[in-house]
Amino acid sequence: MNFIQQLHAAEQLNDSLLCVGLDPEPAKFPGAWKNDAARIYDFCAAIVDATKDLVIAFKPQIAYFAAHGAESQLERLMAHIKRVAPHVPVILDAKRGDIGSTAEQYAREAFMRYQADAVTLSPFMGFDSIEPYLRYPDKGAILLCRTSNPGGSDWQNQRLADVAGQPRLYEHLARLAQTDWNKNGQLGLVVGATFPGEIARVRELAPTLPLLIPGVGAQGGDADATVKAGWRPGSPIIVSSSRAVLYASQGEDFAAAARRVALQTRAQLKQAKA
Ligand SMILES: O=C(O)c1cc(=O)[nH]c(=O)n1[C@@H]1O[C@H](COP(=O)(O)O)[C@@H](O)[C@H]1O
Repeated sequence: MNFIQQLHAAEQLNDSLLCVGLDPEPAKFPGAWKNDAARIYDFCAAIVDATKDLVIAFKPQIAYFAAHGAESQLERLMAHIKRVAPHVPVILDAKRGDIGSTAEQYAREAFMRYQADAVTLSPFMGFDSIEPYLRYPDKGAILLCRTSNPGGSDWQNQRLADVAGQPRLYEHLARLAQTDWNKNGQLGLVVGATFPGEIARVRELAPTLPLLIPGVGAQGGDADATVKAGWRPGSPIIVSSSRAVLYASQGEDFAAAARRVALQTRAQLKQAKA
């Protein structure tokens, strides 16, 4: 199964559009685990075990592991997810972007070392910085398009005077990702839940691509507006929430609390489809 097929299967099986983002911060761990970076794997594995029947995907953010020298814990976590939730695709959030020869190494890191099913990429350096990832035919490459942060507007909203119709940069990218760049049907786009108007615009320009939509929960994005703007039957959205799920409780009941928030968010997203 390729990444797109995995997404469709997980959406059906778990009846979910929710992705749980795995952004482990030892300072927020419960009880005796607090400030103990050696517990990153244990913390994330507990969250995975508590939510694996509720999600369309998991999304570990590599910086939260690398910052603590915990890459081997990320490797173990990826293997754990494959073991306990083989039906759930894993998106490695790495936001890589570099020239082709270096991109080859990043692609190897994401897909061979970590066994990710998809990776997030910055498209700033153009198509030749994306192409090495597309040589792995079953893997997905999800390009930053209209990001959730306020500063995303600095670049992504600029108009391109030399392209017909003067689209904004993110609109131009959405069109390229749906057409010329999508050689083997592997591309997706990141669009922030904090900008539902832009989600709708991206969906118009990229009607079939999977959209990874972070920004619900801690960043205040509106789950209902997100689904209405981006979800269409057969065109998946992956609505990602990290802190609101991971740190729903900082007590010993953290995994149960994470499950409760995941259940609520999944239900909210499901209701918005109707
Ligand atoms: O690519 C991403 O996942 C991403 C893109 C974006 O536009 N905004 C964004 O917040 N993210 C990531 O999504 C997660 C958001 O976390 P919460 O705000 O805690 O749900 C972080 O890991 C961010 O790095």
